[in-house]
Amino acid sequence: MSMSPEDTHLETPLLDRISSPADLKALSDSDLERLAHELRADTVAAVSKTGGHLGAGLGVVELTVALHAVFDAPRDKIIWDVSHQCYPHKILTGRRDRMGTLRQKDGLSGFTKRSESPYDPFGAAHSSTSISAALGFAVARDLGGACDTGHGDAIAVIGDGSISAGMAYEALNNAGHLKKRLIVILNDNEMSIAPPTGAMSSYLSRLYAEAPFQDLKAAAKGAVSLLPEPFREGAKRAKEMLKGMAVGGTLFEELGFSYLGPIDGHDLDQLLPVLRTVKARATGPILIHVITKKGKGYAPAEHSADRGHARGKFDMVTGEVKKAPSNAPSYTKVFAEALLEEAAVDPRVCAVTAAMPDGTGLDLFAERYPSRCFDVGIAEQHGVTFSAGLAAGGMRPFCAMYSTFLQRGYDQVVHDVAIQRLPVRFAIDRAGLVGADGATHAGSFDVAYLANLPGFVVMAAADEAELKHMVATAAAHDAGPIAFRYPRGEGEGVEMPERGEVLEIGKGRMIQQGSRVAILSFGTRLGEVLRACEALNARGITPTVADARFAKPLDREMILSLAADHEALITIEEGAVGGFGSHVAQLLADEAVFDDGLKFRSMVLPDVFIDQANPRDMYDVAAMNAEHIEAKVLSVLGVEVLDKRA
Ligand SMILES: Cc1ncc(C[n+]2csc(CCOP(=O)(O)OP(=O)(O)O)c2C)c(N)n1
Ligand SMILES: CC(=O)[C@@H](O)[C@H](O)COP(=O)(O)O
Ligand SMILES: [Mg+2]
Repeated sequence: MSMSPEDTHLETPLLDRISSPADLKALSDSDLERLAHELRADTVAAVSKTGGHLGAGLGVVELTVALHAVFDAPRDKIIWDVSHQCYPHKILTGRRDRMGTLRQKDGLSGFTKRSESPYDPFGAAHSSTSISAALGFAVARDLGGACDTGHGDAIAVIGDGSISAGMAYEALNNAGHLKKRLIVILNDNEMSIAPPTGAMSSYLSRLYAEAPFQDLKAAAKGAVSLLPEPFREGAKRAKEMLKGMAVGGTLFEELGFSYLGPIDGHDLDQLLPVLRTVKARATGPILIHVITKKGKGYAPAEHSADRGHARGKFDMVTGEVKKAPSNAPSYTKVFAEALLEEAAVDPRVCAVTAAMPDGTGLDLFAERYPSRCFDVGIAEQHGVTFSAGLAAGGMRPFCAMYSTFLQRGYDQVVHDVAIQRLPVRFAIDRAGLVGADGATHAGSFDVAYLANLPGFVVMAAADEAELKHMVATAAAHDAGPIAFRYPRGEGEGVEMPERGEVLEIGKGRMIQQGSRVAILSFGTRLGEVLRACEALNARGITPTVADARFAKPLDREMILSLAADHEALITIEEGAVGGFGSHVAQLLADEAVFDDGLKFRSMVLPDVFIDQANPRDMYDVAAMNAEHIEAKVLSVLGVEVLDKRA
């Protein structure tokens, strides 16, 4: 199906009757097929208005219908891996009327979220957690654990990209051993965000490559008719047929799972009987291998290189994204281009991404220097240690990851990189609050979790020119690990230097000289600080402003002189407590500066997970915009307080 202009005004008579999955039980199989058609159109319509993850949801429309028709959520726990594909599920589980609020302030989350609905038994947004969580539910069920929604089946739906992560194998390994009744659905669309890389992806393809799809479909249909008694004689044959014929024992079977498939995940004639049979007969762990197409049924998504992974608001008929014009390059692009410049003059510069080539800008690097660019798949832990190995082997690796995903590789950062003082360059994108993806994707913790590691250098760019300097600084730094962070979105529009300059390690820069109060900024809050200063100027207050550049090592000299020359010092950073401000406080305490009465304040993200909104609104919640900085200055100086939150 492609979306035609008529489809954009699609009537949804069946979907209009669905207020919960229980309503699906009354529908015939052919009605379910029509429902899937309506659900697909409804999903496209919803995302066109809000923006969000499109392609993955479109690929699981039939699977979502089939799961809710056959199983009994919320008693049965359907756990969507990553959960970027959960929009059709949200529509069928009583949230259709709120789809217009998706990913917005006070609206529906773009992911599954336990606090949002009893039909979301487990929250996700980082990948590869579903099998572990489902196994936990299965074991809790068998041990008699109490659960508000009762205990039924535990079903993990995991994509071929997400099953490339080590954690998924840890879970399969454990599940195969425990032998609990557990259902894993492998949604194989031969896509991650980019085309998948890696031997596992090739292996999955081989599971069905030998059987031409038409034959396979026919065979599966024939086999399904035999399925009512699958674990007796005749049904054993059906299972064999469903196994992809000539392939033989699969990896999953070796791990203790029964393997069913591959089946066509867009064909309800295959999905429904297979799921019904599994529900009726399964005893131990079962993996159902489902083949789908990312972006299915919506031509602009199906035909795009990322199969419509995520989109801003778009025109439903053309698929054209409505984009506001911008005056500055994105930080990601500045990083990517600066890295190309370093790679052009140094063949040791190489780059590592964990399944985010476009998101990190490394797609440019892969194009220009394919032999020096590595997409390791969703495998942050491996990506970090692989980078450590590259560094140990004499290369200059840039390990480019989003702050939130680097969390997954933390032990590797400590054990493989920091302890061995290996010069891995960490390019940390999406630092700070990111907006519509919400708390799961916020880059809140990296400064805290890196700056406490001996020998690490930790930088934050205040603007895009600074980012360029930091790329050059990182490239030149062979003494140990070094990280630089920068946010999602566009830069400040500052003038760009011709070449990145190598910064002196541990030296900040003065921005403006003032009196009474000094504001020491780390990262891109600097723009807000300067806006606050304009408002303060009107009140006759001129703060001193400095850009720290480094959270580690600190510019001790600059900080101690700011402390000595002002009655108050305020730090600000786009990170949680325990980061830059905490290190400054530690220095001031150690140097007995507080003994002399310095007033010190540290502006950090509050001790809560901030829900999705646009970044500005999120920083309002965090009380870290210009007006909050202004209020903080006034309060520390004992002038009238404008905002209670300061
Ligand atoms: C740990 C982690 N790393 C990276 C990502 C970014 N990410 C989100 S979806 C996705 C691709 C997932 O591919 P797959 O599981 O095959 O799902 P599909 O989109 O193909 O349905 C990636 C890399 C993530 N969410 N979590
Ligand atoms: C689901 C997921 O983890 C990614 O798709 C993420 O939403 C991408 O975010 P960016 O738009 O910041 O690349
Ligand atoms: Mg996939």
